[in-house]
Amino acid sequence: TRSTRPQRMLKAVQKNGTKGNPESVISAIDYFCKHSEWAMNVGDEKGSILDSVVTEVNPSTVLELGTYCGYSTVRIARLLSPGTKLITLEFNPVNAAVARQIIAYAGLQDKVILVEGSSGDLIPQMKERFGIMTFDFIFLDHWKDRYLPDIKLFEECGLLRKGSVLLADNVICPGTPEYLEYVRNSPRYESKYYPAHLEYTKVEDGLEKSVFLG
Ligand SMILES: Nc1ncc2ncn(CCCCCNC(=O)c3cc(-c4ccc(F)cc4)cc(O)c3O)c2n1
Ligand SMILES: [Mg+2]
Repeated sequence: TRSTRPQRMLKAVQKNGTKGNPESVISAIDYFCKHSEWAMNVGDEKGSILDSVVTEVNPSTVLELGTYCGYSTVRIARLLSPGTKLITLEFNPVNAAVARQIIAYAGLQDKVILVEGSSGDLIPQMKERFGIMTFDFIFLDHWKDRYLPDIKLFEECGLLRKGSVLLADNVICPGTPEYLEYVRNSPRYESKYYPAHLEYTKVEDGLEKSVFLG
């Protein structure tokens, strides 16, 4: 059967990237998306904002919701301190298989734990399966109507601590209105909007950074 877009993206990484070089993997994916096929990676503009927030937080425990092809996984993992690992959740097994290969091509497989499944099922298992107490940094980039139920799940499961940082992609396009309303009006979060554009386009989009206040 015809290949999928993520599979074609992987071929482009293997052709144009340099094995073990995360920057070259990021560039190869951005080039593919700008010149061959648009894909829903966070992209270079929002990716730079992601980089700056990860660097500022310098997290010891990291969770990503929605791996897709592993582009933001590679962006985050390349910035983590030695010995720190990130957990990333992906629902779609075909995409997960591509992501594993892209992450490995970047040489970051030892810094990433990719778990197949849905956030609603896996978030309550984080403590028991991975010995996590709380997350320092969470990147939300999965089903947009899961952002709000999942942040409530983090609270219920005691996975946030005073200072935990949540960074959400696509709060304008496709949009996560209920999530935005919640984090911007809840006294338990301090939120800040980072304006940008939908990856590889001129369409307005942005990232919302929310700090849990305990
Ligand atoms: N619960 C759970 N747990 C785990 C999971 N793993 C995967 N999933 C399902 C995630 C499915 C992909 C999510 N991402 C997007 O839908 C997305 C879309 C656009 C976009 C598209 C078309 C346009 F015209 C404009 C913008 C742009 C973005 O940057 C996006 O991130 C999971 N779900
Ligand atoms: Mg996104």
